[in-house]
Amino acid sequence: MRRRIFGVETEYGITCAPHPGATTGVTADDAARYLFRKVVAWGRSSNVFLRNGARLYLDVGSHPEYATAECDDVHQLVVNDRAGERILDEMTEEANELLAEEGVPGTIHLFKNNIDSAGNSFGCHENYLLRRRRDFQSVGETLVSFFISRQILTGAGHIRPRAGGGASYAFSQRADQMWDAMSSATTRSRPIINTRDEPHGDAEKYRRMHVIVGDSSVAETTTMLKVGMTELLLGMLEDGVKIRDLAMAEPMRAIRETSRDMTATGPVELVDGRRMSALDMQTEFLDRVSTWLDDTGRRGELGVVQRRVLDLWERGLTALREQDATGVETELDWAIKARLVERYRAKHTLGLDDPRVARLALAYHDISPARGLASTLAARGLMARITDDDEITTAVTEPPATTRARLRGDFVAAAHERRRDITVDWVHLKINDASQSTVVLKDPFSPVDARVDDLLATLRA
Ligand SMILES: Nc1ncnc2c1ncn2[C@@H]1O[C@H](COP(=O)(O)OP(=O)(O)OP(=O)(O)O)[C@@H](O)[C@H]1O
Ligand SMILES: [Mg+2]
Repeated sequence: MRRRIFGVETEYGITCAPHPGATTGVTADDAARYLFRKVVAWGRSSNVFLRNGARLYLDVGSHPEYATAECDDVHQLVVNDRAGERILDEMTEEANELLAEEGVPGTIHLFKNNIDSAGNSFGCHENYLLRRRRDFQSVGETLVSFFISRQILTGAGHIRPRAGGGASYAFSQRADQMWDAMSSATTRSRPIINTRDEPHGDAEKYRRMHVIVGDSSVAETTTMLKVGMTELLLGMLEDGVKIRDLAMAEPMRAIRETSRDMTATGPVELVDGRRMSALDMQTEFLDRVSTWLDDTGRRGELGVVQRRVLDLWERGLTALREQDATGVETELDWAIKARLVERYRAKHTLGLDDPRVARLALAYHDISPARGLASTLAARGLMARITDDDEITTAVTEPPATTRARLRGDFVAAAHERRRDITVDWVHLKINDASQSTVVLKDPFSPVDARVDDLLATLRA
């Protein structure tokens, strides 16, 4: 398979919970400022690039955001995404120490989810490098159908309040928050695919597809599947396989109905007048990818993780078809969380809309190994992992070695060591001195560049 560049941006939810019997008066905005105090001290900004090549910043609306460096391998991406959690968790611990020092009776929590208690939504965006072509619009319709139906596998699970009281379990936190299929605006219309043309690379050759629709994933295997199945589909489409018959007639209606239908078998109307369920649609996508892999002899080229992606894709669909999640209950977020919630409810005889159940579901997304549930679930064998802690520790300070991130990471590290003032973004590396030396990195695939060697020599001189 051709190499592809991808990266994931995660916006985190933040709150400062008062200690029992206390009130803190620490708003989410204040909490975010505590969180970023150290970053601002060394980076002189709340928008920085790190020595592992990632971007860490505080956007408007006080949602800390971490954008992984460019990866070219799904396993590497999962490791880098987890490294982001680790970095933010360490920042949270430091911020909580600050609160304690200042006598503020509260604890800051960071959540890897997509909706807060006030109903505000925040995102987890996927970025995929595409080779530029004229007919993106026609591929776009197919991709929209893929992303809408994908939630039955990669949704984070959502306890959805019902209008007249009570609650029901849905696949996705994000589905109700999307307003458009494809558009160039992110916040105003919140499209599934953002078409703003910002390739972060050679614009003649590349396009960056910015996918807004996914839920944030807690389980590593869910992140793996989400990005891995998309990588395989894009590989097939770029190889020239055409899919014209799966375009949805009303994507925005379909995304909501699909999220709420845990049987995954409800009919979705297609442009050509047929009706098809999300389950059948995903089965169709998987079949076509499998056929393409066999017809082109590419199956033999797949790595271990890509094979695991295909296997989990298949098992996820089987679980839905048989309405028995046992086969994926440690791998797919919606199933892991449903099991957790159901056991708790049975033990304490609680309704799905009980606030204690809501707290438990929220703790699933708390990134703290101490306060969140993910690390406990993993330790008990209730949540699968594909990385080990040492890999994550390395990725906290080391950039991916196979992409442009390597150049950026080395540059940032050298500048920190020498306390030099620099300006960095995805494509630019600049030294802020009389020389104003700047290098433009238009090739996201390349981890080597003689011009950057010169910049590093200048920094270290
Ligand atoms: N050429 C590329 N192709 C695909 N992904 C890329 C490319 N260059 C960078 N990326 C990835 O795209 C993401 C960009 O994150 P960033 O938050 O800066 O996104 P943005 O959408 O441009 O900005 P904003 O969030 O401010 O709207 C990162 O995860 C990065 O690894
Ligand atoms: Mg971003």
